[in-house]
Amino acid sequence: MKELKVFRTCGELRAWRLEKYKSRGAQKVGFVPTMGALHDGHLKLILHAISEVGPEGSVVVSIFVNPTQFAPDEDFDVYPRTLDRDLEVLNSLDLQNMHELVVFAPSVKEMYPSLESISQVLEKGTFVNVVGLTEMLEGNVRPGFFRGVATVVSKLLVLVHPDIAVFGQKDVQQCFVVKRMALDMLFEPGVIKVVETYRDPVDGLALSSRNVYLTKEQRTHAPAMYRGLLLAKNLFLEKGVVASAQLIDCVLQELEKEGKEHFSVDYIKVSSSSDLSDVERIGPEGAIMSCAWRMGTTRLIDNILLGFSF
Ligand SMILES: Nc1ncnc2c1ncn2[C@@H]1O[C@H](COP(=O)(O)OP(=O)(O)OP(=O)(O)O)[C@@H](O)[C@H]1O
Ligand SMILES: CC(C)(CO)[C@@H](O)C(=O)[O-]
Ligand code: BAL
Repeated sequence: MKELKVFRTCGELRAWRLEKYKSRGAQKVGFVPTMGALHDGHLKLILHAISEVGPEGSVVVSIFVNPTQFAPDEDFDVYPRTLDRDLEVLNSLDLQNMHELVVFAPSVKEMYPSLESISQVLEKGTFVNVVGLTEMLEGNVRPGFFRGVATVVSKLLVLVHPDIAVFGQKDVQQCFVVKRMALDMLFEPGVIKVVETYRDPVDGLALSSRNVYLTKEQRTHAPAMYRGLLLAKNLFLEKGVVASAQLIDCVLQELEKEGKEHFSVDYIKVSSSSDLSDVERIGPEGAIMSCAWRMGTTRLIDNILLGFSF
C-alpha cells in the first residue's frame, strides 16, 4: 500500500507541485476539493479523478471547512470535522493503480493569511465574486455563500494547478459558478469536471455530510424529495411536459403524500441551463430542476437535469 502524503501548509503543497513540474512534466494532477467528513459521494469524485489522471498521475484531495462560505447564523462551528477518520478512509483506498494521493488540510490562517476576509463584521479583504449566477437559488438563501466558494476554489486552483478539478452535481449551482469563475479567471480551459450525484442505493437520497444531522425519522422521510424529482423528470421525458409549474406541482404532490409537515421547502425551481434564471417552459437547451429544504435544523439540497448535461 502506498502512503498518503499529508500537507498542512501552502508552502509544502507549492514545493510538491514545483517538483512535479521539474521531474516529469507529463504526469497529470487531479484535484478534488472537499470540506471533509468524507462519504461515498466524495469517494466517487476521487475515483473519477484517479481514473482521469491515469496510473502515472497524482490526485490532491483538499479538506478545508471554508469560513467565508458560511453566514454567521450557519453551521461553521459545528460542521463535522473528522480528519483522522477521513485519512483512514483515504488510506484504505486501493492506490495501486495510481502514482500518489495527496491530502491538503490547511488551517484557516494558511488559506487566509491576512485573516481580513474571514471577519463577519469587517467588509474587507480579497474575494472572487461571480456576479450573475450567484444571486438566485442557493445564493438567495445563503448570501455571500458563492463569494466564499469562488474565493477559496480559486486559491486552491492556484496552489494545486491541476489538469482537472472534480465537483459533484449535487451542488449544481456551485458547478455553474465554479465553471464560470474558472473561465473568467483564465484557468485552464476544461479544467472543471462535474460528476453525477451519488445516492443511497436503496432509497436514492443524495449522500451529503449534513445527512448525519438527520434524526432517524427525518432520514426515512427525506428521500421523498428525490422521488418527486424523478416523477417530474419522467413527466418531462415520457409525457413531454415542459411547463415548470406542472413539474414543480408534481414534486409538491409527492411531498404531500409523504406528509408535507416533514419538509420546510426553501425553493423548488426550474432554471435556465445558461444563466440559472427561472424559466416558465423548458426549451430545447434543457433546464435544471433544483430544490432545497429543511428537516428540523438540517438543510438539504438536490437536483435533476432535464434535457441538459454538463
Ligand atoms: N452525493 C454526492 N455525489 C457526488 N458528489 C458529491 C456528493 N456529495 C457531495 N459531493 C461533492 O463533493 C464535493 C465536496 O463537498 P462537501 O465536502 O461540501 O460535501 P457535502 O456532502 O456536499 O457536504 P454538505 O452536506 O455540507 O454540503 C463537492 O463538489 C460536492 O458537490
Ligand atoms: C467546493 C468546496 C470544497 C469549497 O469550500 C465546498 O463548497 C464543497 O465542499 O462543496
Ligand atoms: N457542499 C457545499 C458546501 C456547503 O454547503 O457549505
